Amino acid sequence: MATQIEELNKLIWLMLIDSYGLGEKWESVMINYKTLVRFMKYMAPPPEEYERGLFAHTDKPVSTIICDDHVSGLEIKVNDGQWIKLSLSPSSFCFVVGDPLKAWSNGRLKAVNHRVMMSGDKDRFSLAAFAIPVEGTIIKAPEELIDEQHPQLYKDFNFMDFFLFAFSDPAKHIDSGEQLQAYASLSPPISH
Ligand SMILES: O=C(O)CCC(=O)C(=O)O
Ligand SMILES: [Fe+2]
Repeated sequence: MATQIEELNKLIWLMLIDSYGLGEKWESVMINYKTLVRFMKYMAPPPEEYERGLFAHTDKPVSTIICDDHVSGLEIKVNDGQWIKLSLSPSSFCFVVGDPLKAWSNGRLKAVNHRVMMSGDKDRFSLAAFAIPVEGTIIKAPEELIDEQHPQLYKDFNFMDFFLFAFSDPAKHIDSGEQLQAYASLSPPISH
């Protein structure tokens, strides 16, 4: 299954790369990564309660593919600040853009804030496949994604340095969705 999820992830990345007109140079802009798979079990809450299963966050890996066992619970925060529950169909996979992919896209892709909230009487099982870049990977937006209209928003950074920052003590005081900004934002943005 891990191989199939890796294939799905690669396909989605290639579609993204292609959608930005970079299909011909996909090999040079593609991030080399390994897949880390994590299974999770969220216990059903006490009767009638609506309980947090996983705190709100944006993902720190480049991207994540999530599937669950049909007990919904995954929620995303939309632009007006409301939380929307995703009801994934039995055969669907959810692709989540992580902070590094947002930086790679020079802000075009949004790293959605998400959380897990539990209700009802069933435990929830989910599987998350995280794309973790190989050691030494520098996250940088392709030059084609930077111009006068789209100045460079983030400095180039080593993935692992950002990852360690996000789980460091100082970063605990920064809202998860603001950590990329705190770590890598260029102000003012640089147009090339
Ligand atoms: O279990 C889920 O549905 C979400 C998991 C998740 O967001 C994470 O592990 O980063
Ligand atoms: Fe997540």
